[in-house]
Amino acid sequence: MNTRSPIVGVIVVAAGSGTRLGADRPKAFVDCAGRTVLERSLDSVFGMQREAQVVVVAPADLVAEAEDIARRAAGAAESSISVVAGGDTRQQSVSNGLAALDAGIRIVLVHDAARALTPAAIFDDVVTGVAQTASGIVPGVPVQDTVKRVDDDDAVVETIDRAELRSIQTPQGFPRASLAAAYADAEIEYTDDAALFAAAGHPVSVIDGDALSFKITTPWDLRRAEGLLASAPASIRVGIGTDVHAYDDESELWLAGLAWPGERGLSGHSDGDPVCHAITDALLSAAGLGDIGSVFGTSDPRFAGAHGETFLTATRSRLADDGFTIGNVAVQIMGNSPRFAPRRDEAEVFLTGLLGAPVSIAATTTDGLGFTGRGEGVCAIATATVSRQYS
Ligand SMILES: Nc1ccn([C@@H]2O[C@H](COP(=O)(O)OP(=O)(O)OP(=O)(O)O)[C@@H](O)[C@H]2O)c(=O)n1
Ligand SMILES: C[C@](O)(CO)[C@H](O)COP(=O)(O)O
Repeated sequence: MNTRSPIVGVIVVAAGSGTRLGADRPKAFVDCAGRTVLERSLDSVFGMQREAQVVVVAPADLVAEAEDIARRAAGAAESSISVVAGGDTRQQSVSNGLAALDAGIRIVLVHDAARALTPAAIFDDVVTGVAQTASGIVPGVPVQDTVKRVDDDDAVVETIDRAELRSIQTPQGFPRASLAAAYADAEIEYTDDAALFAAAGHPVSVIDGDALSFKITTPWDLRRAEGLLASAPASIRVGIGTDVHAYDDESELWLAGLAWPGERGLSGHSDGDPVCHAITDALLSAAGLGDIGSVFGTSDPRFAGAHGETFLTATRSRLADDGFTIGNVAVQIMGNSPRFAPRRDEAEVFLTGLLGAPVSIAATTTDGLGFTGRGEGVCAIATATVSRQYS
């Protein structure tokens, strides 16, 4: 386990009202193809190669909702994320985010939640740029249209050489100490963090941005984002899970979600069903959502004696909350008893119904070898695929 604290902090500003979008709630909390704009932005942040402390800045009355979204997006990285209330301007919101960074943070990225489809690689590129140059680094893309300067009456004054122009995006990255000092000294409002940083006398360079990093500002932008998400290929992920339970003559046997009267039982805090537990682990692992212990606990009294069905139903809905669809599940059982083949179809139909996706189960003995061969218990290994449209 990596126990070092991160040196990169990412502030995701999501406290704006989204006036130009004109939705019935602040922009970051608006639905974008089944998930909020904020959650989609955080998916990119958590797609970074480097570990980072993440601070979300939300409208004061939506901090609790932002915390739920942040926890879902963070998954296993939950401890690295926090939410603070924003201010009346973007600059004030960034300032509130800066105040929440841990002492060890050396490089700060500031990102608009509104740039919900920004590829994760851009975050890493910006961090690398700051680390190598100790200056401000901002992603930008060439300006596509001819640009003209006009006077108060809209008469054209000049055509500007667009070759020297860039449309600037986020995340914008900076050495933490210089950015914090620049913020503390700022006396006027700037439209972006790089302008504030440059006004304090620091150099800023532009690196290649990405067309996907466009800012969702108007209803048309939201439709564009939803169209892109709908047409993107679904990404498929594979997960694996293993579980073992020891035989216990005092317990009833529950295996693959079925009761097996008259067969030797398996011990466990819940019903000791290694098939359902291995499937739960495989599904959570495929979705990057932890494992049965981290999600349900290993000794929670609510799950004492609980049947596998409880875990599988809750896991399916946890995955659905995160936009995942289950593709299929395959399980291998290893053990001397019970003889599984006579009830294979029954078990597969039951579990397929619970998960809404095909479940296939194979069973084998281990020819007298190992703990299963010695008749000490039953082992199940499961694999699962899940898919999610874009991230
Ligand atoms: N007081 C504010 C204003 C803006 N932002 C954030 O800054 C980013 C860029 O701002 P913009 O797109 O202009 O968002 P809004 O201010 O919400 O939009 P509008 O100007 O249309 O009201 C957004 O992610 C927005 O949530 C913020 O955190 N706090
Ligand atoms: C920071 C920014 O996204 C850079 O392009 C932009 O300046 C903020 O958006 P706004 O519409 O200017 O508030």
